[in-house]
Amino acid sequence: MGNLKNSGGIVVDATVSQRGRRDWPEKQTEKMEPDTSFKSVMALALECQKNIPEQYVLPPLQRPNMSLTDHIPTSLPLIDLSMINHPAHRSQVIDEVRAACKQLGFFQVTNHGIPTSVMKDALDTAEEFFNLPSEEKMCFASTDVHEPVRYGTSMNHEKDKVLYWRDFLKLYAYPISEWIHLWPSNPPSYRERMGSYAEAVHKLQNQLMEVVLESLGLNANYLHEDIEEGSQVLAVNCYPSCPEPDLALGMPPHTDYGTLTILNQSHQGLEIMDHAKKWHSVPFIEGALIVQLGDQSEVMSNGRYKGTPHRAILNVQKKRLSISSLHSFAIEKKIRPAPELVDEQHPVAYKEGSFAEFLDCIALNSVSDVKYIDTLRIH
Ligand SMILES: O=C(O)CCC(=O)C(=O)O
Ligand SMILES: [Fe+2]
Repeated sequence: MGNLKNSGGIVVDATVSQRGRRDWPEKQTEKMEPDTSFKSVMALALECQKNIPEQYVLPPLQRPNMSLTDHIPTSLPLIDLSMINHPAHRSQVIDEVRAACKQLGFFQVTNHGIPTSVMKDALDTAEEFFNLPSEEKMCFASTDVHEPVRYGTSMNHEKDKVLYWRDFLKLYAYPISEWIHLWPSNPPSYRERMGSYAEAVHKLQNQLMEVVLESLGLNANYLHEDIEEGSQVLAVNCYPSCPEPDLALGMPPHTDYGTLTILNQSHQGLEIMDHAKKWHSVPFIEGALIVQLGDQSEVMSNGRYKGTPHRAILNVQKKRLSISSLHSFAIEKKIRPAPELVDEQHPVAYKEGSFAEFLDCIALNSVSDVKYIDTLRIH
């Protein structure tokens, strides 16, 4: 995955954790001045009816239609979780999860216990927030990845050669009682709707992690407390319709840094990359949620599973909303391969390291395009 381009923002964005904040490196960026570099993509989309600004145009080889994409929909794993707690059928769910994790590190789930209405309400309230006038959203604007509530867009930093067609709101979400009062209070239903979704998805991640662990042959309670008390960050993404979707991306290829990500989307637009570096469009399935493994699962499994590379493509007609619930270990927790998964045939493939150490390292060396997983992999 070393060749995947990863914008500076993305590496750090996907990784913000509420735990151990005081240990974080010095702030590198200050609160954004509303009238300088910031322009939301929502505002831009209204102005640009035919063409996108130059800065959003990707070099030819990085454009979505130029890279090897499977335009014929492939059947991607869809797992029915209704039997997850059924003693006689749980092992079948575990087998399906194991197969999906080995193949792509990706699957969709149905009968996951989160009502479709809760999923939809969260997407609707997310959309209402992005539809607010600029001034309302700007109160949350910041380029500081330490902010527990942060509104942003692809920033016009000098180092960022290409910008991405996305506005976002990052929300620290666990434990919810600590953070929810900082979330937007407009639209008035925001906290209640997004909060219900966040809590439901947190429960689901606990259940899914147990299945993932069992699928690796580990005890379902392996690192139980660290997993339950880890971090949850919601990345609420808004991709306005784009007049030239073949030239730009909503989000560049990346892997999420945590253990797993659960994604709720309003329309199709996510693509995942397989081991042969071929892109697959993920179909939209009403009521289903998308599950993707992150870098920390790769390390914990000693490379048996890999973080899923993914990107977000754009649509000429439709605006797309997505909510990624990014789950990870606490920032200061040192991650290492499970000892049970290390033997002569499988020597330790990753160094021990916490995400806090990684952040310190990139701050110290002023680099932003290094990936967490690449700093841990033993080649
Ligand atoms: O919107 C999507 O489908 C992808 C979002 C994503 O990758 C992220 O928030 O990390
Ligand atoms: Fe992601």
